[in-house]
Amino acid sequence: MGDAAIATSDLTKHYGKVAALEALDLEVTRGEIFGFLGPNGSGKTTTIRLLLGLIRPTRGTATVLGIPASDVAEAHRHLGYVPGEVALWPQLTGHEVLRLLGNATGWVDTDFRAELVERFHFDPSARVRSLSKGNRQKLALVAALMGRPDVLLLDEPTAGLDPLMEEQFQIVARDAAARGQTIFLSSHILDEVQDLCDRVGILRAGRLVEVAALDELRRISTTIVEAVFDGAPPVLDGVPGVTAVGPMAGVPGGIRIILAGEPDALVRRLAEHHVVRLHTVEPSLEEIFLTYY
Ligand SMILES: Nc1ncnc2c1ncn2[C@@H]1O[C@H](COP(=O)(O)OP(=O)(O)OP(=O)(O)O)[C@@H](O)[C@H]1O
Repeated sequence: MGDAAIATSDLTKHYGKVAALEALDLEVTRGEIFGFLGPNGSGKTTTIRLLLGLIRPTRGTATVLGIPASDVAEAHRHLGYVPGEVALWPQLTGHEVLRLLGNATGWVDTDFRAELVERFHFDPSARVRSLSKGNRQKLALVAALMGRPDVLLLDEPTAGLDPLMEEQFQIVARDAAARGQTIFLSSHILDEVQDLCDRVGILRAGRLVEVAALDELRRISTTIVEAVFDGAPPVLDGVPGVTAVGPMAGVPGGIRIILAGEPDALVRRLAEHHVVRLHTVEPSLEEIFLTYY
């Protein structure tokens, strides 16, 4: 059955004339945190729903731990899921929802469930209908995580969470991956993916345009280096990797350098002068992402 936690081959979903997903070939390794990035309408939710067996593909196949996604009863024994739109029984309390979903999936680590409720500052006594979007999201996260499933399919899981809760999510996600659980995380919040994922796939209009390790993405992209000198800045003509140099507005002796690839040659050159301040700005995934569009 191989090492793949998730594997798709030619996975395609058409809605009439709309190609929501076109010929997706993807493999996600066990224990990996995989970021699935794309703008609205690019096919992220469609992919997750195909993996869950909630919809049938027009063509192609999807497996979870080697189990066909269409074998829902078997595949879901290994799956946890946070939908993009959390819809739960409005009249039940958080407690009741967790108990119900726990019974449905079988095994629940109750200590871990309590820990999650605590971590996310979730009040399980409130009724679902009274919960804010963020609190419904927390409930869905606790429900998905509490059984420690082998594979977690999370559709924009931190939408509606404040930054502190997002941080808690990152801690929990890293823990899960360290235990060997696999996380498939769709997002258009690029920063979240940047901190968390090993690899990312970039989806555009239903097609996967790139799969890359984050390191790799950074390597092919540019870095901005700002340096301030005691005296006149050096001339950087011909330094390998330097693609542009300009003054830093309002900072005497300051220059802004656009660097592609390794900084080694530039650093050596700068070190021949008296550097009083040095600042590098890594491109955000958003900037990298935009270069694909
Ligand atoms: N049930 C459906 N019937 C018709 N078209 C659909 C259906 N579900 C999705 N689509 C279309 O398929 C495309 C992909 O939608 P999908 O929801 O997968 O995108 P997404 O990347 O998850 O977007 P978002 O970030 O907005 O959730 C869109 O053009 C959407 O309008």
